[in-house]
Amino acid sequence: MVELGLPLGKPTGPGAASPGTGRHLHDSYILGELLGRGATSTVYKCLFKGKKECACKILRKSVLDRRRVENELPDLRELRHPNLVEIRDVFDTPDELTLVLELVAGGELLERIAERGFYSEQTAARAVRQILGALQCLHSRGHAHRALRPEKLVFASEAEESAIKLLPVGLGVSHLLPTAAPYCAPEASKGQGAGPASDMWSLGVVAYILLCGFEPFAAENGSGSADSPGDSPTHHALHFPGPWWDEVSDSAKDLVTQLLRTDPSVRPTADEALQHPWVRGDTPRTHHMDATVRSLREFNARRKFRAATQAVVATQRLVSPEKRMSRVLGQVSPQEETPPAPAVPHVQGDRPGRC
Ligand SMILES: Nc1ncnc2c1ncn2[C@@H]1O[C@H](COP(=O)(O)OP(=O)(O)OP(=O)(O)O)[C@@H](O)[C@H]1O
Repeated sequence: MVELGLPLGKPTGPGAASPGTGRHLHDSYILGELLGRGATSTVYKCLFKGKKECACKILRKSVLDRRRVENELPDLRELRHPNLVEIRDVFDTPDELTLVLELVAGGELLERIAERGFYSEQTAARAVRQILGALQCLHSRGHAHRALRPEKLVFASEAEESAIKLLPVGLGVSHLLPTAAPYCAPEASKGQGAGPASDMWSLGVVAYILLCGFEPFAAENGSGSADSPGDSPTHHALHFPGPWWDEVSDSAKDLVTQLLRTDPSVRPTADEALQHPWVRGDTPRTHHMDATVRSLREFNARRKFRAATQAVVATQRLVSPEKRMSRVLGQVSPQEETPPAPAVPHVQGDRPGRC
């Protein structure tokens, strides 16, 4: 483990782990390797009291939604659900907010599917059921995730039967972030606010991808992709193009159609969607979806290329001038700079857990 010596101080603000205790991050945690960079954060592996592995997500305050941090973070810290990544501790400094998270080490959902030998609607339905379990927990406590997309869906571990986990809700000011256009509900992209129904739209997009290997509304031949906010569709005519959708059950198409309704007031809630026969496991087809797996491989490759490009930009924004200079002078080790490749084991599903 490498101690990076980040300037984290006394927890002071709302949501801080133990206000007034004077605890410092470095009193209990040792920071280790870089796990990844996101739109608002840098995430490192860390060790709690030299033993328990966690993830340490350091967010820049300049892009945080202050109201959301103050109003929601204290409650989000208390949430415990088998399909939600736990927020275990919070440290607050003038410039940064640090969330100590449960460490997930099983790789992304779509990566694992693309690598496995056999993939059917049943597997997709189990994944959707677990995501719905996490959303039901959040929504029942009055929260919306607002950033549901494939990158947020990960496996807890490399174990075959590992649960799917949803990474924590976005705490950033949305207009400052590179919006994930294809996942953003119509009402949210119009600036009318994102609530639980917007998460259901995002889930509809994820479910569509799980079934055919490409995004809805992007292109009808499976090769296109709405990559940037400027590509966000202004109207949403849902199509199920062949040959990708020819073998998909009507029940799966029915769920996707309901989730991708333009009017948020008529989309199913998480509770309602959990009762859908396809989600319950009554109607998913059982045959291997070879064309979908092949499309997913291409989809993942495009995403990785996009993420790599965005990471370069994010690195330039996040790294301090001193460190930038160190890098120019060759004083920052590649280990500190390069996130490890994601693991790619196998998919298993389970029932939605309890909040
Ligand atoms: N709990 C965790 N365990 C392991 N790796 C993690 C964890 N949380 C995040 N990561 C890694 O860090 C990357 C960035 O995380 P995340 O997507 O949460 O950041 P972000 O885009 O800044 O988030 P936000 O939606 O809050 O703006 C992830 O893609 C993942 O590789």
